[in-house]
Amino acid sequence: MAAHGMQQPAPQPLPGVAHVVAVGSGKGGVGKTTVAVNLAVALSKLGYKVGLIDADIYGPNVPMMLGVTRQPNIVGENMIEPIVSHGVKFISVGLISPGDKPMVMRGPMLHQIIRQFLQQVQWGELDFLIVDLPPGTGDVVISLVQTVPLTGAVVVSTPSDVSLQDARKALEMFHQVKVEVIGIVENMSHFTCPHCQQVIDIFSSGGAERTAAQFGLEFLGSLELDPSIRKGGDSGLPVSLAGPDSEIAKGFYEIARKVASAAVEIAGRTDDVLEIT
Ligand SMILES: Nc1ncnc2c1ncn2[C@@H]1O[C@H](COP(=O)(O)OP(=O)(O)OP(=O)(O)O)[C@@H](O)[C@H]1O
Repeated sequence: MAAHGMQQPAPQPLPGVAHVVAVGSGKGGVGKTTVAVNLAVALSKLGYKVGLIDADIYGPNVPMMLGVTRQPNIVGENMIEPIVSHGVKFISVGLISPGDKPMVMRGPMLHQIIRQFLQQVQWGELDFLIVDLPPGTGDVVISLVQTVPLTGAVVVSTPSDVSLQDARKALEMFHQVKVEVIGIVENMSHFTCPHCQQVIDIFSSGGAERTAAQFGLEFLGSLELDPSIRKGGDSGLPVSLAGPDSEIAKGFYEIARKVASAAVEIAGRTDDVLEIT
């Protein structure tokens, strides 16, 4: 851009949207979308107004996990009406290009889609707009931070060393694009054998908490590997629907509460900075 003498416009807050929070991971398949969806539903159940952007354009699973796959309506000239499911407004490439064909895209088109999802969807008033990022480091995050200011990011990892190695790269990426990391979630932390009640650390355990401590970040909590979490995702009925008192969902509510209070704290700090300048 600079080489062409073009100035990138400064990121603009979305009118009516208080906090944009990204959910990322280094690796794929660690449960990033599961966390994003359950976090969104939990925040909604806690009384917040919540939106969710499925920015995982190569594997848009949010429609399946929220149980709605119909195409969104276009209103007025070119505004998209988000789909509402379980109290969460959402948008996904999966709604626009359904089926099993992958979207093949070049960088500029990807950037356009992210901008469109932010600016041309009728989000209305939101306390939280959660963005489910594609795994890895890269283009989508750059498009995101060029378009809107982010309150922060949540990083999801399993406790395995391989997943943690990639999670550290995600932390580095957020640092490079100056997005504050709200904290780290350990997913698939352990498995309780339904027959013998023995706890098995399939992907090891405690690694994400140690990584959080190493980087001076908040540990947002650990989630069990549990078939009902997978079933909830596959059936479009995320376990968070069971409410904060449910044993299976309480981890997600703990994460939701921590994210909500961190967002307020971060925004308070940023406002102070803005007043000084
Ligand atoms: N704690 C868990 N217990 C049981 N199953 C889980 C858990 N977390 C995620 N899963 C399941 O693992 C699979 C992968 O999860 P998910 O799609 O959320 O990962 P992801 O990190 O978003 O993947 P990608 O970004 O590569 O698409 C899904 O089938 C999901 O239901």
